[in-house]
Amino acid sequence: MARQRLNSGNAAEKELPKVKLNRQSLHNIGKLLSYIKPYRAKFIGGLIFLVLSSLTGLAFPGFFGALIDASTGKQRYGFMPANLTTIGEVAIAVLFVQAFVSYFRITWFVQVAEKSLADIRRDTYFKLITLPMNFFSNRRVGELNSRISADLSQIQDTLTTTIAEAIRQIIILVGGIILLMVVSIKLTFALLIVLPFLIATAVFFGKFIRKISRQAQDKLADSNTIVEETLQGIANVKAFVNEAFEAGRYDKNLRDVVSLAIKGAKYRGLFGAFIVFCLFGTIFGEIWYGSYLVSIHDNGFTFGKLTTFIVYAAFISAAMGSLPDLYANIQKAVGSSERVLEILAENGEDVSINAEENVVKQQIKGNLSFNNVNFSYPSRPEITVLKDVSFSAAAGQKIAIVGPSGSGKSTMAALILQFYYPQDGSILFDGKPANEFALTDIRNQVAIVPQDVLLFGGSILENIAYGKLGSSREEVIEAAQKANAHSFINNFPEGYDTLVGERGVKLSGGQRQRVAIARALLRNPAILILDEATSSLDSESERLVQEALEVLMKDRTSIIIAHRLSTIREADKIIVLDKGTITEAGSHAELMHNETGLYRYLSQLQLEV
Ligand SMILES: Nc1ncnc2c1ncn2[C@@H]1O[C@H](COP(=O)(O)OP(=O)(O)OP(=O)(O)O)[C@@H](O)[C@H]1O
Repeated sequence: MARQRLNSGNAAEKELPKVKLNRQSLHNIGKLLSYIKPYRAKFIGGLIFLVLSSLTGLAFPGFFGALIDASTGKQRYGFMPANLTTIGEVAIAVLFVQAFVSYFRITWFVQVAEKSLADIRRDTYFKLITLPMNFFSNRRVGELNSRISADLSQIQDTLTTTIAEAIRQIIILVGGIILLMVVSIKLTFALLIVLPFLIATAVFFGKFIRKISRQAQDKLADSNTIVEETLQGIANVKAFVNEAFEAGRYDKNLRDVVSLAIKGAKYRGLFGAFIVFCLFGTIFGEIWYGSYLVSIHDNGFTFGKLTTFIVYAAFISAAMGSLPDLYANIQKAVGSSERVLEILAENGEDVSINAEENVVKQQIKGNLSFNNVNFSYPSRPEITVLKDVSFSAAAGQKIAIVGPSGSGKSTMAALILQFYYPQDGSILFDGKPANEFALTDIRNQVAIVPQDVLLFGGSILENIAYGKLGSSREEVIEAAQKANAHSFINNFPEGYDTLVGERGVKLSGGQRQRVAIARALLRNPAILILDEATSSLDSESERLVQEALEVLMKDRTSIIIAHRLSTIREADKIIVLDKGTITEAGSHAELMHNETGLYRYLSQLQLEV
């Protein structure tokens, strides 16, 4: 069911788009329904119970009529004596059966929906994290995340309630109309001519009102964004003395919210008046005409019959009224299924969901070479980011890559990690093309210490152990000692169990880097990529980080993306990248000899700072 929260100010609760139901979309939803297969026995049981509970529900208006007629000594149905006790007993027995089947239908449907949804969520999540990087660079991750969770919730709602509700209402509608005809054909026709028209108007009106309240909600969300933005950037607001401007912006937005809400209220009032006059008027008209029929004694239309008729009429109106909403929900679920299926159909990377299958099968010693690599990001094929890049690093060498911002240094790291593949040329590990290795073999033996180290919400211990899952506490501590991180970690009251991230301590840039170095040490990679932090650390932190890096780089091939040239003087080779082309390569001394070279120019610039 659509859960509308009025004026919650939450823009994320946007309505999901609806999709036309056609053969293709039903075929798609069929594919997703295959997730129900393992639980089909319960699903079918639930469906049978659903039909049973709907049919037993239809018996009650009949009981009401029979009871009322029995109270005046008339027998309503041939098979049921005009005896209040007997009718009461039968009704209670039916009620018991209905309660029993309702319990099982609800619990079984929820069980099937929850279990199959968990399977869909699991598959979608796994597919998502194994999708190639290109998928993510084309999409905003936050948007993707909220979209998928909204889509999955919609499918869940549909599986748990909408389908069952739609089936129930259809049974009530069809069964109710048949039973109404049995009671009085005349009254039924009168009702069926007026009711659909009234309900269609009510549904249309309701939709229109919802649209207005959604607009008001969006506007309110906009004003919340203003508050959020200004509070986050409060220093800017104050520094530019823009308080009055922001207050004006907020005030204008609020006024829009109020005028939209008032517009909505007017239509809601009209809607209420319409319901009171037309819908209740129709019901009253039916009762009026029915009472007239009862008053003519010789036509057999009893007071009991009239009661039965009224309750069936109420059932039918409720069923008719709920069907458009249910249909819209199913349309939304079909749209959601299509989007989820789209993700499930994407080609993931060759990584297994079983950790055991991802163990290293082929060792890499650490020789790395780029042969005439040309590369453009798939999302921007018109721009060649790397042009004819060739270099080689023997196992254990330190290679530094320097160059202006945007020259393609991080792109080279991404290519080594096989996040993307060159369009031309090749990348070789130990002389063999990358595609001769399993993807996981390469990533397992290449580690990266990035510029911005991302720590997860867990403990420091867990964060370091992320480098090699399953490592012992001793191994983690040993790695932290080598990474110059042990003493600062021990200074926290909870030591290695200190939580980092939102609810724990915030680590400084230098501390985070050392945690990342410990993580990389634990991994013990053959090839190491260091993306040097651009933000300068204070000299003590820098010394600690630098020392830790020296330990980490020992005896392995290291590719250092350098921003501060002072740290890479000792590198075996320095590659200078400019606009995606290697313009110079050599040792520090060799490059400094090239008086017109970019390296010498950049070094001198940094010395002057
Ligand atoms: N995911 C991406 N999709 C499309 N283009 C990208 C992507 N990532 C980077 N680029 C582009 O590729 C070029 C090289 O970027 P890269 O990040 O490799 O440069 P860099 O030398 O590492 O820069 P910096 O020193 O600022 O980190 C830039 O023009 C950048 O805009």
